[in-house]
Amino acid sequence: MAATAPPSPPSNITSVKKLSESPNLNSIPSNYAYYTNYPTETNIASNSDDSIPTIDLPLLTSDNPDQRSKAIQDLDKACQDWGFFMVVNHGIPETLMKAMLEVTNEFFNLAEEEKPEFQPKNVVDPIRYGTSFNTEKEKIFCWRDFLKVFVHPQFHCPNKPDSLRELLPEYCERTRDVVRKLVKGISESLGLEESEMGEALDLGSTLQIFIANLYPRCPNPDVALGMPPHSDHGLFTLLIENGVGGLQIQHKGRWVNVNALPNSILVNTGDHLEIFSNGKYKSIMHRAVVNNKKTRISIAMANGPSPD
Ligand SMILES: O=C(O)CCC(=O)C(=O)O
Ligand SMILES: [Fe+2]
Repeated sequence: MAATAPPSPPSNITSVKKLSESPNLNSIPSNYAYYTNYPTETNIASNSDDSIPTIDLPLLTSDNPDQRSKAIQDLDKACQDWGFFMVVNHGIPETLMKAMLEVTNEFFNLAEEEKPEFQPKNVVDPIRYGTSFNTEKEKIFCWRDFLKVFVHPQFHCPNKPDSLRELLPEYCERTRDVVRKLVKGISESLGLEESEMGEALDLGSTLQIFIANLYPRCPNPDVALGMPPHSDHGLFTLLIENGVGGLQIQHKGRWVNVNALPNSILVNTGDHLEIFSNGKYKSIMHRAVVNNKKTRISIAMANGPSPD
């Protein structure tokens, strides 16, 4: 029997969520086929959770000099060898992390008519809801909807859902606190005083961006992609997800699946850290793959130097 041709591309894409909910969607439209030649399994390392470094955050600022120096060495090694690590004992309540993921889901679940007001009028709008990356320019789209909000030095937030306005300020504050501690550790691992790096980059006015990603169930996860390989701006991106994996990081020429330890925060190094460290800590390449079983939600907090 001849294979059925993929559905033709929709003319105006508004959201992949809406597309994924269309009745009888058995295969993706052709303009979501990112890979014609999907990377073979040999390019994907099996789950290597135990080798992905873990950083125990309070040890970076421990009063015990041996403990602290060992923790700083571990951070240095994690940034050099992987550009990626999981942070544990980070101080962000599990209830807050869960609530953030739930409220993000609520945002994406707003009625389609309620969301266009958050579509940007221009590229510097502080609140930007959209799909893929830039549908005006792209020929192949990513299986992803997003909400990006500039949350520091000036705080912005969509006016709905209400609970997002209530929770987001605390989540931003607490993630900045984690970054401050990581930066202190990096400052020392680069041979500087603990406070030097934060001062040089004016982290009191850090540019922080909240990025919520929605990757609905996808009928053809083997050819679609949630987010193409990229590196992030900024120093560190802090990521949490709803228990559904999809993040892959580039390590020694292969893609490694990341499954977060319960209640941990996933951290990757960004472009500004590579620049600040004169290339010692490379900005790591990563991507998001999709699946046909469960919707995935991730929240990435990008933390950079002051915009000035
Ligand atoms: O969803 C993910 O796992 C990756 C998200 C990401 O890389 C980003 O928002 O920059
Ligand atoms: Fe990223």
